[in-house]
Amino acid sequence: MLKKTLTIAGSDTSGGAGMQADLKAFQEHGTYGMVALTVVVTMDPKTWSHNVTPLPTALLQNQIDTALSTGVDAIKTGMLSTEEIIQIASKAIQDSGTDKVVIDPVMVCKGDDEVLNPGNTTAMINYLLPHATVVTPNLFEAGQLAGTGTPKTIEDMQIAAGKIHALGAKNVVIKGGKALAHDKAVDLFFDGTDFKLLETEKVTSTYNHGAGCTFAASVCANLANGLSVEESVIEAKEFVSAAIKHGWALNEYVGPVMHGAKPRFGAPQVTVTTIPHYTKA
Ligand SMILES: Nc1ncnc2c1ncn2[C@@H]1O[C@H](COP(=O)(O)OP(=O)(O)O)[C@@H](O)[C@H]1O
Ligand SMILES: Cc1ncc(COP(=O)(O)O)c(C=O)c1O
Ligand SMILES: [Mg+2]
Repeated sequence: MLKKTLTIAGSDTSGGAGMQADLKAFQEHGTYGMVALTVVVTMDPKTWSHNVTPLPTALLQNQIDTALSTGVDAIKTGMLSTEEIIQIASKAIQDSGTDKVVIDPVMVCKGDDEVLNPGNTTAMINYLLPHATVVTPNLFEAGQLAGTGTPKTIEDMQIAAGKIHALGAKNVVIKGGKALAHDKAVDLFFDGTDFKLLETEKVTSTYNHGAGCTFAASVCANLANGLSVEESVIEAKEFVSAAIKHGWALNEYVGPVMHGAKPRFGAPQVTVTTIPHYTKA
């Protein structure tokens, strides 16, 4: 039987990120995807500035009730725009009974510096991190959750990962991605014991819209399919690297990743290296 994956996330009407990316990644990984929609993001056709409209929370709850009644194998969260929505997502995770939970703590959209709602960081820490099998912040989000400010080096990432793990997330992946000043695209994986660097070639393309969602949804689908956490994260890194490599211009404003690139064109090699614990006094 197909494994059932649920994303509690926003709609990116332009199709690259949000629940659209999640469903595409779920499908490519052979899972049966379901959605509980939190917000709808639309873009001004003339400027592409984003507008985020939350759905009524009663409607979100109805969607969650519908999906959970089918018995979901794994859950991912994406854009959750208010504290109330974060609390609803937290309860959904607990009600689901699954221990395969990927929290993508979306705070910003690429190219848009606006933090969705700064008060949400505290709510994510209190209500989501304790239930996370894996949490997948980008550099900015990791700095916000850890309270360290945005990491600039791998050592900074280790410190932030340690703090986020201490907040209750069982596994932490901090995505260095394009933002980290490094010649490779480096992510740091921390399972509470070992720090591992996951590296791929860095793609120079700017067509990376939806990379984070695609990565987290792939981890979720892999967990649902029975892979270990580490296997899930490594495959997701392969999957998203291929998707970025084949990113393309949707219009003059946005370049989404090609979600299904890996099965069609193959994926860049991921190198995994265990690194020593950081021992700054
Ligand atoms: N230019 C790039 N080349 C290769 N991999 C990248 C590049 N940019 C991001 N990635 C990878 O894509 C994934 C998503 O990271 P990132 O784009 O930082 O997340 P977000 O979309 O949440 O900001 C990570 O595995 C990251 O390392
Ligand atoms: C609904 C929604 N979720 C999540 C994101 C974050 O996308 P990314 O995968 O690029 O981090 C966006 C960005 O536009 C979005 O619109
Ligand atoms: Mg993201």
